[in-house]
Amino acid sequence: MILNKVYTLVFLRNEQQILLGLKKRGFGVNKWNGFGGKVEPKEEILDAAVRELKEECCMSVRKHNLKNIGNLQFTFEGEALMMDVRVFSATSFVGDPEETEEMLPKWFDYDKIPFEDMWLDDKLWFPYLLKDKLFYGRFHYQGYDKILNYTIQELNSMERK
Ligand SMILES: Nc1[nH]c(=O)nc2c1ncn2[C@H]1C[C@H](O)[C@@H](COP(=O)(O)OP(=O)(O)OP(=O)(O)O)O1
Repeated sequence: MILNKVYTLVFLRNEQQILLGLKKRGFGVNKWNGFGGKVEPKEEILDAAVRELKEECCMSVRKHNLKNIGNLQFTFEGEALMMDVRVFSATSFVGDPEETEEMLPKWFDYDKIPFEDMWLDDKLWFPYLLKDKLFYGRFHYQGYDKILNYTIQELNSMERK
């Protein structure tokens, strides 16, 4: 049986740039990524997204300004876990990004996204994000540095059937 765990992943954007954070510890350490983490038991996904963004880079966003733009599912060879990552984007937010014990935030121009220091899958689905397309991706990893197989598709809507 596969254990499904839900995570959030939030990207703040403006016309020229996207905010990424360098993970300072734990899962994905030393990689640039959006902000997010595990949804706690009984917590709503949007509440978790708001909470993690605040905890990790001190930025505030209102739930209704978070747009669910993608769903990524990760499995790992030999492990009975599926990471079910709900991806959000926001263009309305408040605050100045601050370094925390978990993340070092930095704005990146859209043509300078540091894919070589990000999860391998990111360069496969970022084109959808950057073109404001909705997407679903499934990636099966061996360890954390090799993708054995994947599928990715554009969606018309994020509604779950
Ligand atoms: N292959 C991958 N590509 C990607 O772009 N983001 C990924 C990814 N695998 C996981 N993520 C994201 C999902 C989530 O935002 C984050 C992982 O969350 P964490 O493990 O840091 O959760 P928590 O902050 O709840 O952890 P702790 O509080 O340290 O237990 O990384």
